[in-house]
Amino acid sequence: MGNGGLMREITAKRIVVKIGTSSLVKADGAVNLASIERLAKVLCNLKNNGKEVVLVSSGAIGVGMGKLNITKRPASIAQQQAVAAVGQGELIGLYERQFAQYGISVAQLLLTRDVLLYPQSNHNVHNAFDELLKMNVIPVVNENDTVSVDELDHMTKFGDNDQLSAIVAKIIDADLLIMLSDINGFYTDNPTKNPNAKLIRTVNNLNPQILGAAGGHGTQFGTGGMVTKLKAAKRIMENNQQMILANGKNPQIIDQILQGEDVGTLFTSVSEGKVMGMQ
Ligand SMILES: Nc1ncnc2c1ncn2[C@@H]1O[C@H](COP(=O)(O)OP(=O)(O)O)[C@@H](O)[C@H]1O
Ligand SMILES: N[C@@H](CCC(=O)OP(=O)(O)O)C(=O)O
Repeated sequence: MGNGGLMREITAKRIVVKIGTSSLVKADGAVNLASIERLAKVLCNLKNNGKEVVLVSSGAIGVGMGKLNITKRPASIAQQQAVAAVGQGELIGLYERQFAQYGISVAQLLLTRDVLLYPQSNHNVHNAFDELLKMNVIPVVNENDTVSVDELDHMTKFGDNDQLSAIVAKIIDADLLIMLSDINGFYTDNPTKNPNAKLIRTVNNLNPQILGAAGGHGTQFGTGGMVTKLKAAKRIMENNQQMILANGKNPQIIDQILQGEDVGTLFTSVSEGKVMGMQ
């Protein structure tokens, strides 16, 4: 149980789960297979219990670095593109094998920003998600890192998967975005640097004090950090959806979240009615 037995009222049928590189790749650069195995078990269980699940998974660059024995994140964009191409194939292979154990098929969706900015192709992406969910498949989404590069007149890059997961949540009209990271939630300051930082249970308003508490990322494999998680939360709250940021070390936390346990940080623009008990 989370914070002294407090419960949240979470009613979610259509769920986006975002998992960051820090939960998929260990500090020594090896793939965290145990984490992927546990994630597959939890998500397949949700699926078999009638939930609709979309997984937004980072890790193409991190997994690619491990496979190619590269210890330092490549600085050049071309190298990052190449490493991502290697890692993405490896990553989707891992998901495919793990989810197959529970009889669930996965689908790979690699998106670029320009595709979603253009109304017709945005509509087509929406249709693809709809059909996949009808087919009981779990779509696994990432940015198409091999081709999406910041160009002056052609907006292909989302930049980070935190915001991509919020964009996907909007496209499929999800009830909840569960963002799994390597930290228990959103703190008053970066807890890896400030031991006095306190976990914030609920954020209803992204005021300057909250925005000022967000620091950069913790590992060399990911790109987002807390700043991009708050940008994702902003998109979610503007769309009257909910997001919970929680620790993905043990993916069973997803079950706890859906049972209403007060774990992680809930971002919601609804200040009353949805959360039971004191905050
Ligand atoms: N206010 C904050 N609360 C929690 N974590 C923070 C905060 N500010 C900065 N961080 C850092 O953000 C990291 C999570 O972001 P990141 O490393 O990008 O994870 P992921 O790979 O899951 O996207 C934490 O490990 C922590 O070092
Ligand atoms: N698309 C990139 C991940 C970008 C990203 O936002 O990473 P993270 O901060 O770990 O969620 C990849 O797959 O390596």
